[in-house]
Amino acid sequence: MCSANDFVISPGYVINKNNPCFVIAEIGQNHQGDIQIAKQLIDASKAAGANCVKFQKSCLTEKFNVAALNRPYTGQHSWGKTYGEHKKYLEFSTEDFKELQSYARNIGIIFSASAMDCVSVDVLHDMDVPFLKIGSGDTNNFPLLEYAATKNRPMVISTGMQDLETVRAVYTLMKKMNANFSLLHCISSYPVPVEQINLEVINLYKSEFPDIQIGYSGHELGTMVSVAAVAMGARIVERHITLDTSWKGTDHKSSLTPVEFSKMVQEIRELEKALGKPEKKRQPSELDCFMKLGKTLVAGKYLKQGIPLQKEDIKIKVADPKGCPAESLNSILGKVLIRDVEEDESIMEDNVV
Ligand SMILES: CC(=O)N[C@H](C=O)[C@@H](O)[C@H](O)[C@H](O)COP(=O)(O)O
Ligand SMILES: C=C(OP(=O)(O)O)C(=O)O
Repeated sequence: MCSANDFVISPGYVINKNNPCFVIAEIGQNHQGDIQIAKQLIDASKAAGANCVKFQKSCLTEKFNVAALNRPYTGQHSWGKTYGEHKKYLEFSTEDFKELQSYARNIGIIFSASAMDCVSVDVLHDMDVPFLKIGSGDTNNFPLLEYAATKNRPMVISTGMQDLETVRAVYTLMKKMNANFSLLHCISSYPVPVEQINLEVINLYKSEFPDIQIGYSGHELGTMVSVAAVAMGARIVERHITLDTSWKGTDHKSSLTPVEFSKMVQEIRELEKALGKPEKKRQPSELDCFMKLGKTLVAGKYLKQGIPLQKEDIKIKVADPKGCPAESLNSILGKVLIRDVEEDESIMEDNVV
């Protein structure tokens, strides 16, 4: 069933509070510039239970100015002497992207990418990706958001590095331009120190933006926080996936291995069952314990029939047979027994009138 707040991220995938959380395996640039590794990561994401694989698409001269491309980038995670060389090494061509898209289609997993400039929006739109991801670096890039919105595709927008005022402006813009979108809480550090995650932002977003679906794009170590994000109401979870957390590259360390990713998905699915519904009643599985240890009203002394019952007449014990439940104490006061009851004997419901 669809409701006004549903986010249709891909045909047949409706995100709302009743449906399973949508899990995105962010391959990003963890493929090391190697299409075979990218395919292995797609396989691993599918096997781990992700709903979707995601890459990053840039047109380098659109995304960076010349000085940024010429910036020396000599650290341990660099694939070139300058940032431009490094990024070029990691950037797949449109043909590569199409090959990966068809690979993902063949194994049955949704494929998409973040568009990091307007040229890349066009590339991904032409490839007919089911949704456009806007990474945190572009969340305050309003012309890009507006341009992406004109494509009328679902949009998933991360909010790392931004303040609430900017996120509110994004929400207002998107409501006007393309209301089928979701905002993800995100902190853009690799890995994020736990004390800076502020999962409470999910609650903040839920109250600020009550008519859209909220998600979480995590860069912390381990799976616990991302699973907890689901408990707080995140309906999309995105995590980086890697074949080896020790590989060269900025994101590997804060990525999940296929084993960890699979564990996270299982934990999310288990959690979803555990979250259940806001309904408080004795559960079928509690019956054994209730029969063994549930408390009953018993006679605190020999009680004669026909005399109004008082609090002092009654004790509460685990008793056989099981009689009036303990919580019925106040409701039987002033009523009478239709037969005498021995001290320590259970008070049975059909003996009280
Ligand atoms: C904000 C943003 O785009 N973040 C992305 C998504 O999380 C990252 O994957 C970056 O592309 C990555 O960390 C950049 O690393 P380097 O600078 O070594 O290529
Ligand atoms: C930067 C990206 O994501 P996030 O901001 O969610 O980490 C991205 O998807 O390219």
